[in-house]
Amino acid sequence: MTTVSIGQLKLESGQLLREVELAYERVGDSSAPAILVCHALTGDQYAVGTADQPGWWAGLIGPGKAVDTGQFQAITFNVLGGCNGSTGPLSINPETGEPYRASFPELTIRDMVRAERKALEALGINHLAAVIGGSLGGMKTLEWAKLYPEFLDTAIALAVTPYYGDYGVAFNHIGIQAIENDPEFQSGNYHPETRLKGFEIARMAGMVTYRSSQLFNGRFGRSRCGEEFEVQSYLDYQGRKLAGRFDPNSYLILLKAMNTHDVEEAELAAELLSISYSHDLLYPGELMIPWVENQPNAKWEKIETDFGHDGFLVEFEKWAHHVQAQLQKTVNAKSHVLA
Ligand SMILES: CC(=O)SCCNC(=O)CCNC(=O)[C@H](O)C(C)(C)COP(=O)(O)OP(=O)(O)OC[C@H]1O[C@@H](n2cnc3c(N)ncnc32)[C@H](O)[C@@H]1OP(=O)(O)O
Ligand SMILES: N[C@@H](CCO)C(=O)O
Repeated sequence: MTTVSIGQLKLESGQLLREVELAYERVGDSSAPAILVCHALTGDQYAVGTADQPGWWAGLIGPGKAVDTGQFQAITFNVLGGCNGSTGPLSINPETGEPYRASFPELTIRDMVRAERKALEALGINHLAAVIGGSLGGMKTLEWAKLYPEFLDTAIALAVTPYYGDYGVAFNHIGIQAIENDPEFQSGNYHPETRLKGFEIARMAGMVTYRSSQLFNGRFGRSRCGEEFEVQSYLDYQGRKLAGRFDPNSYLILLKAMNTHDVEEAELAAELLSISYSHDLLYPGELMIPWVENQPNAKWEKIETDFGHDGFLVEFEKWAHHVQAQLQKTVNAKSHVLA
C-alpha cells in the first residue's frame, strides 16, 4: 500500500488530527497533467487496479480510455476517515497509542478535500487538470471546485447534488440507527472480528437506494430460491459482503459527513460538468438542474439507466464520452491560452 503523510490537519470542528496519512493509487506518467479521482462511500483508492484485480473505474480510466492515462496521470486517495489505509477510525491515535475506533472525530466533506490538497502538494502536484468523482466522490468534487478553483481546470461531478437531500439523509438515518442499535456495536467499541448484523442491514437499505425498482423487478422477476425470494438472498449477500470488507465506525463517519454536505450557496468559478442518472433516488437530477443553471460555467447531462444512482459505476458506453469531451475541451482551452 502506498501512503503519503500530511502532518496535522485542523478539522472544521476545530479538532486537530495528528499524523495524518492518505493511501493512494497513482497511474500514468507522473509528469503528465494530473486528474484527481474521488471514490464513493464504500470505494477505495484502487480506481484502476491491476489486470488481475481491476479497480472500480477500470472501464473509464486507462490507456486510450475516456480518462486516457497516455495523456493524463490519475491519482485516487482513500478518503480521510476511510478504512483502506488512510487515517480513520482503525488508525492508531498518536496521543493514546490505541486505535481511534469510536473516538475518531466527526468529519466534513471539506475536511476530506483539505487533506487531499495537502497530500497532492506533498506529492509535488500543484495543479489539477480535473477532479472527477461520483456520489460521495461527487460531493468532494463540488467542494474542490468551491474551495480551490485556481487549483483545477475542470470539475466533473457525477450522481451528486449541491446538498444531500432529505431522502438521502433519511436512508442514512436508517443505516446509522441499524448499526448503533446492534447490541454488539458497544458504542463503537465492537470486537474487531465481530460482523454486526446492524451493519449488514444498513448496507441492504443502502443497496435499495443505489439501484431502482426497474432494475430489481427486471433482474429478479419474483424468482425464488427455496422459501425466499432471490432479491432477499441478494440483499443478504450484499450485506454480508460489505460487513466483511468495511469498518462500521468508518461507515458512520462517512454517512454523517455526507449529511452535512452543502455547496448550494456557492458560485463556482471553475468549469463544471455534472451528470445525473435517471432513477437516482439519492441525488435526483431535479435537485441539480436549478443549481447548475445558476452556475456561470456549468453544463449538465442526464443519462438514462435502470441502475439509478449506481449508474456512475457501470455502462460506461452511455456516459464516458461526456467525460472525455470535457477533458478534451479543457486541454484545448489550455493549449489555446498557451499558444
Ligand atoms: C465508486 C466506488 O468506489 S464504488 C464503491 C464500492 N465498489 C464496489 O462495490 C465495486 C463497484 N461495483 C459495484 O458497485 C457493483 O458491483 C456494480 C455496480 C459495478 C455492478 O453491479 P451488479 O452487476 O448489479 O453487481 P452487484 O455487485 O450488485 O451484485 C453481484 C453480486 O451479487 C451476487 N448475487 C447476485 N444474485 C444473487 C442472489 N440471488 N443471491 C445471492 N447473491 C447474489 C453475485 O454472485 C455477485 O457476487 P460477487 O460480487 O461476489 O461477484
Ligand atoms: N455503490 C456505491 C454506492 C454509493 O455511492 C458504494 O457502495 O459506495
